Parts: sequence; structure tokens; C-alpha cells
Amino acid sequence: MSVAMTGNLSLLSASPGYLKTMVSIQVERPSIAYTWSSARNTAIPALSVWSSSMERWTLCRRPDASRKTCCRCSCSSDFSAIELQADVIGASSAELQGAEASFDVGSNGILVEDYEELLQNKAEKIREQLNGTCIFLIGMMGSGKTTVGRVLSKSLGYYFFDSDELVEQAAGGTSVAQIFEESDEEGFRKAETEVLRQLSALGRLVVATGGGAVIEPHNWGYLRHGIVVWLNVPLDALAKRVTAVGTESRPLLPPDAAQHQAFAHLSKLLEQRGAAYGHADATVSIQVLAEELGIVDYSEITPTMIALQVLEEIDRLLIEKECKMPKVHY
Ligand SMILES: Nc1ncnc2c1ncn2[C@@H]1O[C@H](COP(=O)(O)OP(=O)(O)O)[C@@H](O)[C@H]1O
Ligand SMILES: O=C(O)C1=C[C@@H](OP(=O)(O)O)[C@@H](O)[C@H](O)C1
Repeated sequence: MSVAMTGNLSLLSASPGYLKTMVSIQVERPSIAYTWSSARNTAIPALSVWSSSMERWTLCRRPDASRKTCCRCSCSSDFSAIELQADVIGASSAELQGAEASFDVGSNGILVEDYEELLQNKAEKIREQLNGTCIFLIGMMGSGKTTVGRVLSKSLGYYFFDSDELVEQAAGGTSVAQIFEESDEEGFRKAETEVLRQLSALGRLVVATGGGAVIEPHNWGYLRHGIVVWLNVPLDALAKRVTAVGTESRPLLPPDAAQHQAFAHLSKLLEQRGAAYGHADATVSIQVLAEELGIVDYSEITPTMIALQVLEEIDRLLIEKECKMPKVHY
């Protein structure tokens, strides 16, 4: 099923700009996507979109200063009327005249193209300000550092490196699991530190670090050459992912582990590492993102959506810490 509707928003008050529209949509899947654009190409300082589903108003997405925004909201039954309200703050009534909203209900409720477009727009917006500063992704094994890192690097025109892969290359093609066997964890950690040391001297990189890189205090000296972002994924989702591909390649988990076994091991590791992950410059929490987007099943949150969230967090950091950013030219 795919239904697309376009509705004109009516301007109800002038200052601050306040837009309200009502749309009744029949949805087979409980989700809708909402796109808003300003007719006059006006940069909107803040926009929040609210949805009502059976009297309950929820913020669909955090306010976004971009000209176009996209959000998802969910409703509780298969056939619902949803009221959408956009609060636009800081724009004059003249700027808001002719603003348009469109509502799309796709078969899976996600407008993949929209997230890709939003990712590209965000990457373009912050590329210059980033000035070649590297991005280091940290997080538990299976949190998507490699998968999200590739998407992120492509959007920014950065190089991508997976530190595990570089450790393997430095060991002449020996796998991480074999290195753990032959040189124990200490040998692996030394090689990992050396890889991070070398990467920290470069620019324009997105680096997927190994899940345990954060436990070596020394490594933070290298990570701090760039922006460190923690991909915080709930343990049950992690256990599901790592057991789906098999745990043989992950030496800190028992081989051929069942989901509940992987969960128990990951839970212990997180207890030891949680505080270290918390030292990141920014965090992208899949749980928070899911709540904001009204998504129940984490597997519906695509790497592109997560990469966009990473850039949004970095954008926030750049705005907050503009003066403190490393001024390195590459
Ligand atoms: N957003 C996502 N949704 C569902 N599966 C994902 C997502 N991101 C990664 N995965 C899957 O989880 C597994 C681990 O991802 P990976 O990127 O290798 O994590 P890491 O580098 O943090 O260990 C892979 O099989 C990958 O396909
Ligand atoms: O959590 C850890 O200590 C490890 C995570 C792995 O990397 P990924 O996080 O990329 O799976 C790899 O470095 C090694 O198996 C140790």
C-alpha cells in the first residue's frame, strides 16, 4: 500500500509562527512519515511536529532547524485519524505563507529516500565546519560501528577504517580470533593501540573502533584527536545481532553462543565498560531514537537513520563548542 497526500497548512497565528493542519489517514501499518517545507526557502529556526493519536500528543521528532524535516509517528490501531500540528518558532507570518506539508504513508512507513536526502543535507551543512576532523565510533560489539561508519563516511566524503581490520592486516592477515588465541587479549590490545595511534595522526576519517578500545586509558589520547561518538544499542538487540552472524569471530563470547548466553556475556562487558563509553563527546542511543520516532522494533532503524543521528549530534556539538574545535587543515 502506498498513499500520498498533500495538504495546505493554514496559518493560525503570526508570532511566533504557528501552523496547524488536520489530516485523516487510513493506515494499515501504524506509522506515517511527515515532510514539511517552507514555500519561500526560509530557514526556520525551530520546528517541532506533534501528532495526536487517540488524544495523546507526542513529539515526533526533535526540533530541527533545517528547511525540510521528516518524522515518523505511530498510532495505536490499524485505522486511525491522526492530527498533526507543526509549531514553527521564529518565522514571520509572511515567511510562512504558502508553506506546504505532505504526508506519505508507505508500505513500511519509512521514506528511505527522505532519510538519505536528510543525511546528505546534514553532511553538506557540517562538512566545512568539521574541517577534516575525524569521527571515532565507539560502542559494544555488534552496535553497528562498521555498518553505520561506512554510511557516514560516504555521506561526508571521508575515508573509512575498521580498526579490527587494520589489526588483522598488521598481523599478516591473522584474524582477530586467532590473534586472541596466539597472543592473548593483551597482544591484541597492544596492536589495537598502535593502529589507533597511527590513525589519530590522519584527517578526514570515520573509524569503527573495536568494542574494547575504550578500556585502555591510553587510547583516549588518540581518540580525542577527533570526535568520539558512542552508538548505544540495547543489549537484547546486540545479542540478537551477534548471534545472527555467529559468535565464532568474537573471541570474548563463547563460540556458537545462544542469544541468552550472548546477552549474559555482553551484559558483564557493558558493566565493566559503561562508564568508559560515557566519556564520548556524543551519544546516539537507539532506544531514545526509537522512542522519538515511534518505532517499537529496533531492526526498523536503518544505518542511514543512525548515521543521520550521529551527524545531528555532531552538529549540536559544533554549535555548542565552535570555538573549541581543533583548527587543523587537511
Ligand atoms: N541498524 C542496524 N539494524 C540491524 N542490523 C544492524 C544494524 N547495524 C548493524 N547491523 C548488523 O549487526 C551486525 C554487527 O554490525 P557491525 O557494523 O559489524 O557492528 P560493530 O562494528 O559495532 O561490531 C552486522 O551483522 C550488521 O549487519
Ligand atoms: O568488545 C571487544 O572487546 C572486542 C570487539 C571486537 O570488535 P567489534 O566491536 O568491531 O566487534 C574486536 O575488537 C574484539 O573481538 C574485541
